[in-house]
Amino acid sequence: MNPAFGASEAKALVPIFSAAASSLSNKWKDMLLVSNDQSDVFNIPKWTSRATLDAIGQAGFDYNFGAMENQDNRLSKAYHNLFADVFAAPSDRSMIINAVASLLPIKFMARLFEYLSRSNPRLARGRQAREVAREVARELVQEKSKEILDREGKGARDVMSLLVKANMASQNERTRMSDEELYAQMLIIFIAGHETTANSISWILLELSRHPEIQDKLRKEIREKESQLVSEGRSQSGFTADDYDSLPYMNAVLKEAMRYHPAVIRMHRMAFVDDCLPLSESIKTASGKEISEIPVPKGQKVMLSIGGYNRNKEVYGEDAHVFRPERWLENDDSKKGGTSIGVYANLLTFSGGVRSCIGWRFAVLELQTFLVELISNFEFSTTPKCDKIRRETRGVMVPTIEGEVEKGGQCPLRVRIARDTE
Ligand code: HEM
Repeated sequence: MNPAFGASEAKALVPIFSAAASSLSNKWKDMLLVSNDQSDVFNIPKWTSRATLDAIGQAGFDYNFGAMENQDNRLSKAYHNLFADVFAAPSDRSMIINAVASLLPIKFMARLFEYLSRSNPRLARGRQAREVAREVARELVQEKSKEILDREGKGARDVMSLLVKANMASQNERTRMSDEELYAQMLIIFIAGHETTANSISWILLELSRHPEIQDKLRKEIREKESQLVSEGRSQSGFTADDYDSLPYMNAVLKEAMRYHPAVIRMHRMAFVDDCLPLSESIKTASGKEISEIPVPKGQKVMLSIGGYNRNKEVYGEDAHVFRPERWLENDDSKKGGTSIGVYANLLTFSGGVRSCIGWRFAVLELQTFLVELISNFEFSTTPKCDKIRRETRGVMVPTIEGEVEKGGQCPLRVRIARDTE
C-alpha cells in the first residue's frame, strides 16, 4: 500500500482535510450564531467522528459519506460509534470465549465468531458493519477500475485510486492483490483511519479546554500566521502543509497530545521463533539472578504498552504525567524522547519499524488542519462533567464519562465563537 501513503500524496490531500474541517466549523457556527451568548455545549466525539468519516471518505476513496450533512448514509450509519459499541468493556463470558478462541487455528476462530455473531449483539453489530463496508468497497473498486481505464489514471489522488492503479499496473501475478484483498485493505483503512483521528481531536480539545493559557497561546500563533498569509496576498484560511509545519507551538501541542493520549494504546505481537528482548538496564529475577535480556520462546504473545512508553519518566522526565507542550520546544533532548523509537516525534504513538502506522503522515496533516481550523474559529472550555472523563480502550482510546460508559464516547465541552473574530 506504500505508493498511496508517501509525503507528497499526503500533502496533496490538505484541501480535502480543510473542506472536512470547515464543514464542521460551519455547522457549529450556524448553531452558535443563533444562541444567546454564541456558545453551547457539544459532545465533541460525536462531531469529530462525522467530520473525520467525511475526510477519510474523500481522501481515502473519493467517496462522499455525507456524514456532516446527512446521517442517513448506509456506511456512515454502520460505522457510527462502532468501536464504542463493539469493543465496550467485555463481559466475563466474552473474555473466556476470546481466550479460548485465541488458542484455535484462525479458520476455526473465524467460524466460531461467525456462529456467535448470530446471537451476540456486539458481534452482530461488527458483522453488519463489515458487510455494509464490504459492499461499498466492492462498488468502489469496480468504479475506480473503470475510471482509471477511462481516464488512464489521470487526476485520481485518493488512496484507493492510487492502490487500484498500482495494482492494475503490477505485472507480477504473485504480488498483485485479488479483488477480495483490495476490499480487505479498504476495510482496514476505514477502520484504522477514522476513529483514531476523531478521538485524537477530542483529546486535544479536552486538554486545550483544561489549559486555557495553552489554548490562547496557540490561537495567537495561528492569528499571526493568518495575518502573514493575508500580507502575502493569500487567503486567511488557505494554509498549506508547509504553513502547518511552520507553526512551532501548534506542532508542540500536537506532539504533546499524541504523547499524552495515544489513540492506539497498545500493540500485540507473537514470537515466530525463539527470541530474546534486550533490556536497557539489567534486572534481578525472583531467584536473584541478574539478567540483561528476557527470553521470548516461539509462540509467546507479547503486549506492548504505547501509553506506558509515552509517559515513561526516564524518557520524558519527572513531569511525564503533565500535559506540557513546551517540553517539545526546549533544548533538553533527554526529556523529549531522546531515543528515536517511532515514526513521528520519537513517540510510540504510530509505532515504529516495518509494521508502523502506514497512515501517520495522513493523520498528522489531518490533525494539523482540524486543530488550526477549530482553534482559529472557536474557544473551548470544560463543563462540570469533564472532571468525570476517563479513558476507555475500545479498539481506540475513547473519552467516556464515569458511570455512563455504556453511552459510548463523551467529551462535553463548551464551544464559543472565538471572541477576537466577532
Ligand atoms: C491519530 C491517528 C492514528 C494513530 C495514533 C495510529 C496508530 C497506529 C498504530 C500504533 C499502528 C500499529 C498497530 C499494530 O502494529 O498493532 C497502526 C497501524 C495502521 N494504521 Fe494507523 N494510526 C492513526 C491513523 C491512521 C490513518 C489516518 C490511517 C489511514 C489513512 C491509518 C492506517 C493504518 C494501517 C493501514 C495500519 C496497519 C499497518 C500494518 O499492519 O502494516 N492509521 N496505526
